[in-house]
Amino acid sequence: MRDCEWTLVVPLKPLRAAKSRLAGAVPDGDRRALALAFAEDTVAAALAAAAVRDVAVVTNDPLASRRVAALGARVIPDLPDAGLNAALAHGAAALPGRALAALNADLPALRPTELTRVLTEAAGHGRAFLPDAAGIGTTLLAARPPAALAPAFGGASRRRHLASGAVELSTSGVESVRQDVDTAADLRAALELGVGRATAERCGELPGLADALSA
Ligand SMILES: Nc1nc2c(ncn2[C@@H]2O[C@H](COP(=O)(O)OP(=O)(O)OP(=O)(O)O)[C@@H](O)[C@H]2O)c(=O)[nH]1
Ligand SMILES: C=C(OP(=O)(O)O)C(=O)O
Repeated sequence: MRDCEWTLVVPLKPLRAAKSRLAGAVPDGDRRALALAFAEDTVAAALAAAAVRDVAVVTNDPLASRRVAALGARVIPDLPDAGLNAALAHGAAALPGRALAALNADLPALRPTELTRVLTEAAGHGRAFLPDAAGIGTTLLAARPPAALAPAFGGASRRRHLASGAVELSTSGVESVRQDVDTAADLRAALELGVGRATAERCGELPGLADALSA
């Protein structure tokens, strides 16, 4: 397979409910704005990756739908309240016959070259995944036909994806694809790696953020 044929499926919760683990560090309105900025930076970097043909965002959030569509992503309306794995399965069902990679929307430091490296390695396997920076969860799960995506995200998904037979991809040199942001400490780590424009701008507009992150 050529290295430019992946379709990414990016799940995104309604912003009002997203990134709840940041609630202690930032007020609700800012948390929603940050969740949107993370998604915009994730989608923009994914669309810029040489290995990516297109990006589909599975979401019911109206503002996020407009913003990611403006970047060039396709939007697949989510099932109501079905949860993350059901959203991914729903997205995958709308994209039959393609090499698919589920990618979390909370990767604000994502670098296109690192994503391409991960997807190029994934092209050598039927089904493969990348563990998150903490080594507990998963940030990317890839499957090429005839393999189904069979997503098992949430919590300790690294163990579940491994047990399901997916191959664990190399973790070296692809930190930006692994650095999801759930907590204030994760956001600090992402800022150290270097975040995309939307997240950098948003963080710059939040006067209390630096204090919250150093607390
Ligand atoms: N479409 C859709 N996406 C989801 C759903 N639940 C989680 N996601 C997305 O899945 C990815 C990983 O989820 P989490 O890291 O748990 O993000 P989150 O749910 O916003 O964070 P917390 O509220 O702190 O649990 C993120 O891109 C979420 O937006 C869901 O029910 N539907
Ligand atoms: C979605 C996942 O986890 P978290 O909610 O910790 O980001 C995962 O890593 O599968």
